[in-house]
Amino acid sequence: MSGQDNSTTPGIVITGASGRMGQMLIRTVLASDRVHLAGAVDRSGHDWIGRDVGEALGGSAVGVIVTDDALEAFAKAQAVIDFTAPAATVEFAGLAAQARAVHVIGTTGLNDEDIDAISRAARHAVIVRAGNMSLGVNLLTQLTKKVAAALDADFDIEVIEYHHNRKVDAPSGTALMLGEAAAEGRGVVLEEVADRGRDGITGAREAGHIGFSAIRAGAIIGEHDVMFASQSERIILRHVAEDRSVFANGALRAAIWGQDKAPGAYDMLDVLGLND
Ligand SMILES: NC(=O)C1=CN([C@@H]2O[C@H](COP(=O)(O)OP(=O)(O)OC[C@H]3O[C@@H](n4cnc5c(N)ncnc54)[C@H](OP(=O)(O)O)[C@@H]3O)[C@@H](O)[C@H]2O)C=CC1
Ligand SMILES: O=C(O)C1=N[C@H](C(=O)O)C[C@H](O)C1
Repeated sequence: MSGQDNSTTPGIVITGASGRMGQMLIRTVLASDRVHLAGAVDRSGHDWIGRDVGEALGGSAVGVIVTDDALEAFAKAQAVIDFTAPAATVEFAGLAAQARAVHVIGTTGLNDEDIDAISRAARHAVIVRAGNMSLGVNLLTQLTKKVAAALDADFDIEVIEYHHNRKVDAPSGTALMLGEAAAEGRGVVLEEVADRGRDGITGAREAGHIGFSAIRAGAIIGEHDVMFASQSERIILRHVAEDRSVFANGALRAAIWGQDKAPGAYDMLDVLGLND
């Protein structure tokens, strides 16, 4: 058993328990004395369903059985931390709102329709969503906005992201956050200036556009460069995630932060007190 304090600390449910982030999140929650693990959810049919999550992770039992009944798990918890896939996250947003649990969303690759559905759920519960939960990347968005505001369109802006070969979406959620920050700094709308993938005879680069490139290779956890390049100089802002714990720690911080907040949609800048 985990020995966590189930009576006074917020209970956290982890969805996608067997995933790369799911496993990191369970370990992070179990190691914390500020929260306790209240549930672990995986997809119906997954071979972890019905097993103690501590044992499924290769350790000793912690008294939490992996379930595919998300609503039942959410109803017993104060927060849900969700790093899964867009369709699952949209469904979980509705269920977490029904349970009035704080929903921390790390899932990327969400489309406009998904985001609208999540915003509707946020009328009833606290939702904190960010394409990157690390302190470093959230600081980098602010630096990017400042640098973009200080430079004119003589400087081409390119966002280059590097991830492991299992990642399914591009550009990464982080790259889009950084692109949004650059566009905001420049006073333009990202969708109108984004170059999201070049191939063939593309013609010369258009001034004022913001380009995205995605590398997928090996086990890279997550690296992002924002390049500002003129004819005579180049500035590169860079973030490297050395370990998935930076994302898990940020998500846990968001789950605790959300406990006394009014229903609504928030991001990590709100959690970190960095919103201007
Ligand atoms: N915001 C941030 O800071 C970060 C965000 N991410 C994002 O988090 C997401 C997950 O990444 P990662 O952990 O690497 O991916 P994985 O594929 O390793 O994990 C996703 C997990 O979610 C499960 N899942 C999918 N659909 C459902 C469902 N309907 N019900 C229950 N479980 C479900 C998957 O199960 P199955 O394998 O059976 O499909 C899998 O176990 C991605 O969108 C990624 O970009 C990642 C790191 C940091
Ligand atoms: O899929 C990942 O691994 C990651 N996804 C997030 C993203 O899309 O930016 C965050 C991090 O870079 C890792």
